[in-house]
Amino acid sequence: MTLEEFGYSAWFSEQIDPETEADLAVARVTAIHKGECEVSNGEETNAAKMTGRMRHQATSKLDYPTVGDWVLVKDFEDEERIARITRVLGRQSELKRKSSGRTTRYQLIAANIDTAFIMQTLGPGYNLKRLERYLVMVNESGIEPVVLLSKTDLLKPEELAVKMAEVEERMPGIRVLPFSNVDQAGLEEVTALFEPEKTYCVIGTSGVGKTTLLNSILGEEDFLFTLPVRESDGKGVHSTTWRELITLGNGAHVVDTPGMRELGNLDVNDGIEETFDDIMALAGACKFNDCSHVQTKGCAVIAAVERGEVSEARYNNYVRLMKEAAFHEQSALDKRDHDKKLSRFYRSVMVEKKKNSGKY
Ligand SMILES: Nc1nc2c(ncn2[C@@H]2O[C@H](COP(=O)(O)OP(=O)(O)OP(=O)(O)O)[C@@H](O)[C@H]2O)c(=O)[nH]1
Ligand SMILES: [Zn+2]
Repeated sequence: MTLEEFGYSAWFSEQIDPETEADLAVARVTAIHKGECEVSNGEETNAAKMTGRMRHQATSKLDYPTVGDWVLVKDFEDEERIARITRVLGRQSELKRKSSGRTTRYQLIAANIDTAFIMQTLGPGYNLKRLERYLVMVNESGIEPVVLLSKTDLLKPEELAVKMAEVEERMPGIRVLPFSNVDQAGLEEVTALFEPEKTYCVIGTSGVGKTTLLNSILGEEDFLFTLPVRESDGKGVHSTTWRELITLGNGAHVVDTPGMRELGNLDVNDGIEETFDDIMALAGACKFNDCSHVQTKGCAVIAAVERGEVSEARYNNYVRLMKEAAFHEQSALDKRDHDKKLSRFYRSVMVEKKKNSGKY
């Protein structure tokens, strides 16, 4: 795959200084593990680290390389040294999440995504407000949003028409496509939206059908791992590489990182805070900053329930939803932990192979 097929364009190459940077390799960040990056030029993949200089010059984590970034790399081909990233080229888009907490900080999820598919189920869990929040986030990122309404098979045609009209009215000018992974209605239209050389992400709450869609587009291929086989004899040297930037069979690229997945789950929390804004306002007066509002000690929320200012039913509802959200968050973290272990394992396999065979 050429750099262009990987999404590289004049927009990026024009940023390179021909005097001082011409000898550096251009590569794209395909994964990040514990601050170490995996970078690829479309043909070859290597581990890379930021130079100390770059780390010092960074004013925030937003300056660090992220998945999807185009970077300039020293010693990309040098087998003796770990490749070093000297600079992140200016981004066409940055997908960021506002981290919750008192002060607004941003967490960078991915860079240089062309189009974000925001997926929302039409079945149980359908939530227009949440869809709007995702849309705001994507718009703020400089990424083109497309709304995918999944699980149309759960609706009667007239119900679908009502929901489509509702969504289109709330989101004028945004492309909205209904589809089903089950009866495959609209699936061809959705698949056709993934164009070669472009980079995509799929955002949505857990369970809306993201994995099912990606797998059906990928067909037989295992979409988390790629297993290049040595061409000369067609066997051996399985350099197994952990990818968070996946290239589909048709040449389109998809960012699928733990951070991207978490966008769906953590969002459950934001929704709760919005729904229970009265309780959130009271929480500021709790004695402890990390008060979970289930123990009486210094809790302003419980005090308000006792005074009858917040109904007991509403309070119980809040606690129940918080517990569910905590459960979702925990399973997302567990999954990430699992992913990390796997990635460590595959990295060690890769390093072994590299030692044994020189090039792969
Ligand atoms: N009825 C119906 N069910 C679907 C459809 N697509 C997926 N499902 C089911 O919904 C469940 C969740 O699907 P996933 O693809 O794992 O959802 P996801 O968005 O990837 O969820 P996470 O991996 O948790 O982020 C599975 O049981 C699927 O079989 C659909 O079009 N219609
Ligand atoms: Zn409290």
